[in-house]
Amino acid sequence: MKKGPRVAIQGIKASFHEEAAFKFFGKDIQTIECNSFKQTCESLEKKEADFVVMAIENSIAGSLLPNYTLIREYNFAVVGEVYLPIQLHLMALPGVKFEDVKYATSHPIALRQCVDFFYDYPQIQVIEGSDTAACAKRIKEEQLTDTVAIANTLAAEMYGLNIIERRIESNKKNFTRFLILKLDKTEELKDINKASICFQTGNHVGALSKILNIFAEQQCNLTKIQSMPVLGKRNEYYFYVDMEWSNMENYDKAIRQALKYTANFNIMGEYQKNDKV
Ligand SMILES: O=C(O)C(=O)Cc1ccccc1
Repeated sequence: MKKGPRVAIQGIKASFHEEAAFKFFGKDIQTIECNSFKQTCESLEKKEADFVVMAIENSIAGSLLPNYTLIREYNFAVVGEVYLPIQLHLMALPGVKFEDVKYATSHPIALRQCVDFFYDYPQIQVIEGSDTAACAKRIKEEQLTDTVAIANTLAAEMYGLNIIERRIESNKKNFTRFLILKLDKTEELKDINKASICFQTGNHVGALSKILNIFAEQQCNLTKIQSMPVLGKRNEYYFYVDMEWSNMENYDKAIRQALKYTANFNIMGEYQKNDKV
């Protein structure tokens, strides 16, 4: 049995979440397959997993908004990030030819990235599945000869499918950003130069710009800002901000100042920037 960390992912082995986990931790991990993002959080909460790897943004499909809420509500610590280029292949049971194909199944994010391909083949019906690898596995298990899956090479190998068309994604530079989550912020991480924070501001002129200026004045570079309505409160938002810096003192100062002008300020995690694609 494998020994490494137990990593919960939404999906099954050979999904993009597992590929992201391999990229961050190396191959020596125990993958914990979950049916939903919520289930990955439950698994971390119950200490059945040491980490969760969770997609947060895709360059084509955009932010995965419910995941921001999950991370905040479970109060998990963001301890790292990993970017994965998403390369998508069309795969089928050995012997199946492209002319035989009636259905194509995959995860909605993957399907959205292949719209140009399917535009050229309107006779193929597109069907959403829970994750790319699970779609590949179903073809194998149910011996479906009229169906293809859109997934990665790992899934083709693991579930014994042939790739009949390579790289069918519309945008070859498409990537997904995943966050690495832990139960709490106990350990001292090394070489910290990035943070994910969350706060609310008042609903008055200049409230948000006041905070953004504080970060600008302290040379903290914002790499992402995402707002989400506060449930049941009109005109109130959570702002999720990612930022990078080269001088830790600047960052500390910015945080101390921002605290004075925000409500429910929460540092979701401080970690090492990792934007290699
Ligand atoms: O379905 C998968 O394999 C996933 O891990 C979800 C996903 C799908 C496409 C891009 C990134 C993540």
